[in-house]
Amino acid sequence: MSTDTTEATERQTRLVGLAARDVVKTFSVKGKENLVLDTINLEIPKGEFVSVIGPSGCGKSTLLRIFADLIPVTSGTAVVDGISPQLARADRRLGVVFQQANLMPWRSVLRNVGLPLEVEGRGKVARDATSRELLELVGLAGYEKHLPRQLSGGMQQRVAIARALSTEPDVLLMDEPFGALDEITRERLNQELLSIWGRLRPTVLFITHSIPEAVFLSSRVVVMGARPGRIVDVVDVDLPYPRDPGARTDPAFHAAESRIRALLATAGGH
Ligand SMILES: Nc1ncnc2c1ncn2[C@@H]1O[C@H](COP(=O)(O)OP(=O)(O)OP(=O)(O)O)[C@@H](O)[C@H]1O
Repeated sequence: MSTDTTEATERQTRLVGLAARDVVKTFSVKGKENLVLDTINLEIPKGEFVSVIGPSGCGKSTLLRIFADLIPVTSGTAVVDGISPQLARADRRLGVVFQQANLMPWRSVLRNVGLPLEVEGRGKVARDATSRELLELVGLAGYEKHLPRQLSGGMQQRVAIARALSTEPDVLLMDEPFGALDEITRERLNQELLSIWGRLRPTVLFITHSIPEAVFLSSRVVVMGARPGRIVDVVDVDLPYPRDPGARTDPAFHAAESRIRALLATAGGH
């Protein structure tokens, strides 16, 4: 490979937010290899917001866990922010948010948000200042001293998002973060998440079971099928950012919704 080509390839890799190249994942269950992800190929440029939708058990969380460096691939390559998931995690370029906020019940909201910085060894003054800024960003200024149990489910998820943002990650992996919330709270948090993303522009991989949520948030929606888990298609959402609630009534919104619904019907239901 010539130096020019090598440099071009390296430049391209640096611009990759997330990529899966021929990723295969099998789990061994009772001595039998179970194929869960079958040759996943996906490329998400830096700063893009992409959702993944698909029937239960198609491997959405497995894919996210590979990117989060929680499990290894069986074969193929996963790329996070231009490097391996292991390096990205070690370099604190990754933030992860799950369906459950998983806050420490005995720690105040402020000290929950600051936990990753504490682990990093950052001093208390700097930690608290960053945590306060993040709480302001997620709309929780004034709740610093509260304990998690004194907050609603939606507020707890906001704390989890603030905590995930504390290390200024380039990549945010979100596994059904609003799945347990009511519709009104969910729509409000969708709007807030988009405004945070617009300000910080991390690459986001967002797993959801909700078609409108996927369409509202994303520039592209990856539709997966099951048994074995595979990508059926990737649907472009032809709506500009910033998006407001009016986007939900746009013909392009309905077009993307219908397309995803049709794909899910052929992918084995939803
Ligand atoms: N650690 C594991 N050991 C064995 N099998 C596993 C393991 N983790 C996941 N699986 C299997 O892999 C498949 C995909 O699971 P995964 O949780 O990724 O699906 P999902 O699409 O996220 O599902 P859901 O929408 O219900 O959350 C399932 O059949 C699951 O049982």
